Amino acid sequence: MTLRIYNTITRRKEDFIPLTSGIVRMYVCGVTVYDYCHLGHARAYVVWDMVRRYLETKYQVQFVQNITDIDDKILKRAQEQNTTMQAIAEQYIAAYDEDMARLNIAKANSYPRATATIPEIIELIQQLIDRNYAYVSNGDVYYAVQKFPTYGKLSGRKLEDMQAGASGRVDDREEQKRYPFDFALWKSAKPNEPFWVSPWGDGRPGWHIECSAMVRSHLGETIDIHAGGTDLQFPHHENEIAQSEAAYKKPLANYWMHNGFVNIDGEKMSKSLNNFQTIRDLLTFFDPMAIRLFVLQAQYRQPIDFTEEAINAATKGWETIREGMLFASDFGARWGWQQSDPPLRHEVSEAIAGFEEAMEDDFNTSVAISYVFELAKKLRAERNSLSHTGETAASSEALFRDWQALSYMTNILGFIAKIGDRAVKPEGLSETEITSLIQQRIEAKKTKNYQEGDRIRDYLKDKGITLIDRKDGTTSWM
Ligand SMILES: Nc1ncnc2c1ncn2[C@@H]1O[C@H](COP(=O)(O)OP(=O)(O)OP(=O)(O)O)[C@@H](O)[C@H]1O
Ligand SMILES: [Zn+2]
Repeated sequence: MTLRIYNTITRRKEDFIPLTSGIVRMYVCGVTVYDYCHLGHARAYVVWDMVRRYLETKYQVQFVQNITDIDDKILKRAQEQNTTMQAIAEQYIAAYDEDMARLNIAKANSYPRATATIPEIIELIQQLIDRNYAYVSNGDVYYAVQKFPTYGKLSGRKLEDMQAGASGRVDDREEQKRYPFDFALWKSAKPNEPFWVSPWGDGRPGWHIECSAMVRSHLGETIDIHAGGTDLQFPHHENEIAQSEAAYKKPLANYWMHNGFVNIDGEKMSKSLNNFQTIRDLLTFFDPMAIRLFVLQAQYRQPIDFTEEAINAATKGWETIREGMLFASDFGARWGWQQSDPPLRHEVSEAIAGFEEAMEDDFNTSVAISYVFELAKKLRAERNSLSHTGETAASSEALFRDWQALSYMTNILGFIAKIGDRAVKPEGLSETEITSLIQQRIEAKKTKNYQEGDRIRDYLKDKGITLIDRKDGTTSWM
């Protein structure tokens, strides 16, 4: 079997052949750290984690994911909260690490930060100026997109068409540019903003250049896989290609992969639309592995609609998988199973063959998970039969093989089952939990996230708790 990957740049599935035999160099665009991550971010990073885990069954994977810790949005948040850009970045990097650990997302080999890559960024910009792809304008530096003949090759956009559709588009640096679609590589410092010294004056890097510089310094001039959300195809990845390929005269990446969105009411879940559910809020209500299953039930390029019913269904599904995964710890001792055995591929069973075939087809987890369910349900039936009759239908050897096959697959999908998790189902909520949920609802309403506010209210109602919003803005409960 050969792994086939849908490559955005060629718009078709292709056999995956790494540049260096046995090694995969993979770069994923990371978050801009100015707020908590939402379910859309969870999807992106769960998906790339799954891709990496599957690749690791065949290759050594070098996985790099950047952190954008300098950006207009971070500066704005720092000003609003009367603190520094660095303090905001540190706060949300810590929150990111915490959220992703709960979702069992493995750590990248490195997380380069934009602010720690300034010398490499300056060097790359200088190279682009020297080669006549970039120009200095009043302390800023811009990339001249018309100089790069294949600009638009990733997203399929043509400059002529973009121009026709872009009348009236202006930003505060527009006059500095020679051409409207030129983009900033370096931005001159405004008063009270953090800055770095450069040959073009004090300033800071634009967003796109950081990834070009980091890919090169951490993985090389051409890498195997470059990944991110669909919204990054244009302009972010298009601009990365223009920068890196103009400087190094080599393809930036051989395979471009993009994950579909989590939508809510047909729109992308995003901070700017205020329709988001933060990961940490969701985790007050749902098991992290149910969120993981919710994400992986869809093939990674397809959109997913967020609804509470869908997450509830994933919660039920996860319970089935978890019980299957815990079969060995519950019953294995009676047959002398060594649970400490690593989840091996063991012998190729029909289930594993089906699972792998689906994964080789552009990581079709939607189909792959059906094999996980098949085994989990089989083990559940045996569990029932054990508790009713003390006997199983299959032999202990056959059950062990099924359990190992299930472990092999769930390991690739990044599921973990802990015995203790079953106990996390309190019948009632404690007063502290209620107060904390009320506080979360107040915060949600403050940011006009009424949907989230209503959800918390409904959740409490389900638990028999009614909220009373008082005129003075406080909320009591009964
Ligand atoms: N709703 C979503 N569904 C899937 N992926 C998403 C979604 N929102 C953001 N992403 C992805 O998460 C990654 C990190 O994005 P980034 O930090 O730039 O978020 P953002 O675009 O600022 O978030 P927002 O869209 O909420 O403002 C990107 O690869 C982006 O494509
Ligand atoms: Zn990037």
